Amino acid sequence: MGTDDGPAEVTIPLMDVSSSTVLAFQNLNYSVQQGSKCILQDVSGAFHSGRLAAIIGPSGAGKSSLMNVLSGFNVKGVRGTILVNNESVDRQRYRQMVAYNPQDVTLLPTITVTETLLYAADLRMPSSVSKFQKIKIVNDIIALLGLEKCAKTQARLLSGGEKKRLSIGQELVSNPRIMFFDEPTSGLDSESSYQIVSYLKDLARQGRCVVSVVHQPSSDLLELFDDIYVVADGQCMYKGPLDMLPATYADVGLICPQYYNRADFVIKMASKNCPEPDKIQKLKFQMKTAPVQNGLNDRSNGTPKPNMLDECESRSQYPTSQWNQFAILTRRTFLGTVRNFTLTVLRFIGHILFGLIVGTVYYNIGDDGAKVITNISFIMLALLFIVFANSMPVVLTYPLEMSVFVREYKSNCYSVGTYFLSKIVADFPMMIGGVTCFHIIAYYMTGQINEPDRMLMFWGMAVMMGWYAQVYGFLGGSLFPIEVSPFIVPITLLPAVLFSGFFIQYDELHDVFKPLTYVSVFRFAFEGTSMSAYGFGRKDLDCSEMFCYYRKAKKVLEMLDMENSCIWVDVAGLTFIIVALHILLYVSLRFKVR
Ligand SMILES: Nc1ncnc2c1ncn2[C@@H]1O[C@H](COP(=O)(O)OP(=O)(O)OP(=O)(O)O)[C@@H](O)[C@H]1O
Repeated sequence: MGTDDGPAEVTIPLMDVSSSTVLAFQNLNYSVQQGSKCILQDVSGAFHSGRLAAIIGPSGAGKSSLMNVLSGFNVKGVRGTILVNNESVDRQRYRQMVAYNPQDVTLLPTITVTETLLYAADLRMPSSVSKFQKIKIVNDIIALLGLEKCAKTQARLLSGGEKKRLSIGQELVSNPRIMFFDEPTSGLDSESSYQIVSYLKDLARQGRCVVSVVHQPSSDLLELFDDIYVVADGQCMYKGPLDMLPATYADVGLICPQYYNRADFVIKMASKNCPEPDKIQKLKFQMKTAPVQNGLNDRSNGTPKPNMLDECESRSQYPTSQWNQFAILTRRTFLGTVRNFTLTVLRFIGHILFGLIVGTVYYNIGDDGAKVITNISFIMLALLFIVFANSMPVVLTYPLEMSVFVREYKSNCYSVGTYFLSKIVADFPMMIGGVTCFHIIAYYMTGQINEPDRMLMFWGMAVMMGWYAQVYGFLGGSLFPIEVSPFIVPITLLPAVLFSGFFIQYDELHDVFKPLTYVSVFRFAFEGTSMSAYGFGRKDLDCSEMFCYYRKAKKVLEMLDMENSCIWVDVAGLTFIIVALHILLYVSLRFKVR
């Protein structure tokens, strides 16, 4: 194995696929809604390495579903058999062999082409592969996919075709034996589509099994494929070499007119309004009863297995250790966060600006016994700001990243735990930075008591609220789609605000609502920050008027019903809620990748 500055001779995975692969599947059935809706019915077939295969069919025929099932990304509601070289494989090992490029691949927007591929190499290749080798492989992939000109461009600035090629490149890094692509040409012009499919053909020629869903391919594009698999209404309507397609259709009396695009003809025949339903049924029956080429022999004897892949999970799961996964993901997330305008610049400017505004409006009230009520409203406002300013940027950016997480997790790149930890850790410096800026500006401008321990307590409470907001935002972003999470997250925070003790005091609450104050994060934070300002035997406040009722801090605490409160209870309450949220976030991530 070479070192970083070792010899130039490296193994380029693109050239390294030598053994042949046959992916065979038989009697695959896929149903949803507790089995009430059948999407794939008894589909069988085989794909061979060295050949480029297309899955075609009308819209809603089940092409993407077939691809999801064959790639092992979807195993719920699936019955049937999948064998690789006539061997059954367990799910984990299968996912290591297979790369799946879904229709709309999400890329991390602020990461450049080269960085995206290097991170993919770090996550998908064993740690034994040196940095030098990884860089060489990434450069080879960039050259192969024609991405040299945009190698240093962030993914968000790439054209549609470049994004597609980059997403293909990510899959190439691990040198998979079997590759699936769902409509890699969608949204591209004919020239770019031709280019992409030509790349796929190169990948197949290098010894891989490459299968792609294509939507209405032109004649030129179709010619690039060696094999065709036609899906109609969840059933197979043709499988085999492209050249044999017209003859097979002609056998049942379906004649493709001369000069007619064969793909258009096939899709027309496969559509629900086909004028020759009897002939179509005959064709489907022929396909159903045809033996699977080079695949299953008599292993499945026609009875669908309850699970298409073996359940047992192999022990060596990930290409790299959990610590490495954590380090790589934290670096990548941190880089993405630093370059994200909303998560950094806007967040910092927001904290500084609002600190200045609050400081100006509530100028020098902190030590004035005549303005205690106003100061208490400042404390509540500060807490509200910290929570909303730290949860909303996360809510707005995180859902987009969820699909990256799901895809990479299913490609066996890392565990849920390492992803979860890296997410929290990578966003932490931004959150603490923002909260600290706001705290310093607002604390001094509002004239809060200048005692380091009280200032530290106030800051500690603010950081805990920032932490809470960050995890709450992640949770909202992971549970709900981007269309609803910006509404749900703030709305669900409001009950906690209501039971904070600021808007209505504990004694005034109906007995039914009193327990809710014990789970209100704002109650603990409000009590903690108020205690830091007025507790711990604070000396008398100044008084700017003739008489100040709240000159004695003890009276303020009595008014707030906090004379017997202990700040450690508030710290414990906040900690408990934050830990509970982390557990919920972890469970929601696990649920997401089921
Ligand atoms: N989870 C699901 N619940 C209910 N119906 C589903 C589900 N997944 C797929 N379907 C239905 O199954 C059928 C096949 O869907 P699929 O996405 O596989 O079609 P497709 O051939 O890829 O279509 P298109 O070319 O338009 O993308 C569609 O009618 C779709 O509505």
